[in-house]
Amino acid sequence: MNALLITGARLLGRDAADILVADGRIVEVGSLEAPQGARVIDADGLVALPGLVDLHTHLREPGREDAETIASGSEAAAAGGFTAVFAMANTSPVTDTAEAAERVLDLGRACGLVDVVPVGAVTAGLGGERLAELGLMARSRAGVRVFSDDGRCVADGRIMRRALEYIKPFGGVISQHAQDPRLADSSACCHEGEVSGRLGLPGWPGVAEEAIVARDVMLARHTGSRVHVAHVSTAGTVEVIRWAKAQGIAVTAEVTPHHLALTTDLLVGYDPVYKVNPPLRPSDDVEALREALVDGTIDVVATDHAPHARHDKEHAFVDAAFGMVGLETALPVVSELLVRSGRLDWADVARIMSVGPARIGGLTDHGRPLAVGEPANLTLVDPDRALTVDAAASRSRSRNNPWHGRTFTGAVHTTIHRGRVSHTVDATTRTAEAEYAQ
Ligand SMILES: NC(=O)N[C@@H](CC(=O)O)C(=O)O
Ligand SMILES: [Zn+2]
Ligand SMILES: [Zn+2]
Repeated sequence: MNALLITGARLLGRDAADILVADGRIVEVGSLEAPQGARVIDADGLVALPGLVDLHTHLREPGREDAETIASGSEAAAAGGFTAVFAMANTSPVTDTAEAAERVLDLGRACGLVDVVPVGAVTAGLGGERLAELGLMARSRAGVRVFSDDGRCVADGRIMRRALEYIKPFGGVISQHAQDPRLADSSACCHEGEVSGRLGLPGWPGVAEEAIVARDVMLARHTGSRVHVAHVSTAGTVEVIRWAKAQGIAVTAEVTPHHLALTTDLLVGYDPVYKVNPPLRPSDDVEALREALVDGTIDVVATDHAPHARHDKEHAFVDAAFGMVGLETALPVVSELLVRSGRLDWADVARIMSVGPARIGGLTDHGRPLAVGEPANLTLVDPDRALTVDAAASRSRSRNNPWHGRTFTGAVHTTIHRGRVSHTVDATTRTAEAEYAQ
């Protein structure tokens, strides 16, 4: 029997227990004996969470395999505790057809470390003018439910309205990169304020995000369809979302670990590792984002893992690519910033990093309780392990890591994807895993 026994894990809402996994499912939870031939993972002191789900990942394949591949990104995801990642559509070619979406799905399955769930583009070629094959992507084997032109904003209100109407019957959602291109064009790279003035960098005002979010929640109300706000970065956006939710509008939102932890002042050294879209904001915005995550106005944490090759990133600040990697550090940042400070507990982490993103993205095999009969997608977290980030040791192909050299307490110990160990820091388990895979 292909069995795996996890012993003594801390489960949410109950005492420590053993979890028996076989044939991809949880078959027993309680005080258990290891069946003959079963692999055993000692999870004493570890917290068992439902496998993490990332609603916002850039895997770069096809087209930019120098920065990341579905294989390298899957390894980084598994190391970060993820069992499913939504792969953004801004690849080359763009994921704007059923065939393109199925290809991403199949490449993910061939790696088999994490469910790679394709996001479909809203408009053909991310051009912003003509709707992509939304229905065909939804009805394809990939079963696309999340649509986004991420990297670009769906700026035309009429296109946004049509897209929302189109995806409503099959329960889709539009994830919006909220950036009014007239208020913040593609050169805008620093929060507009005192720092951008001092550094002489083109400003990206918060209102460029807030104005689009305000429009989109009204379009969601008008159409009765679902909008999701990608990488929320300002206090003003939080206010709009809070208001919209109070009206019963179907809006959800995500925040990235970097917008929860890093501020505009980091740009003073002009280090392009801190160049990201939307830009890092002042501490008042950062605190508003933390509060919004704690009170549920912001539903989930998503990484916006955005790998870039050195030849695109290591330039003068204004010329460098936007984006930073984040799959391997998301859980440690959340642990350090929000759990150790007492603002969230591990049940909240399950909600914001697994249950919430699975629900928003329409996944039924993830974000489930760790109970008998459920798919065995789970993450064992060591709440006391200190992790010092080394960009060079990343599984990602890219090195644009803003956390290099920082130490976080709380790290992923083992990731189990569909009943198999997709990552572990435990050397004995790792040997067993090699045999287990045979
Ligand atoms: N976040 C970024 O700075 N960059 C993303 C695009 C995006 O998420 O808007 C990328 O694709 O590199
Ligand atoms: Zn974006
Ligand atoms: Zn993105």
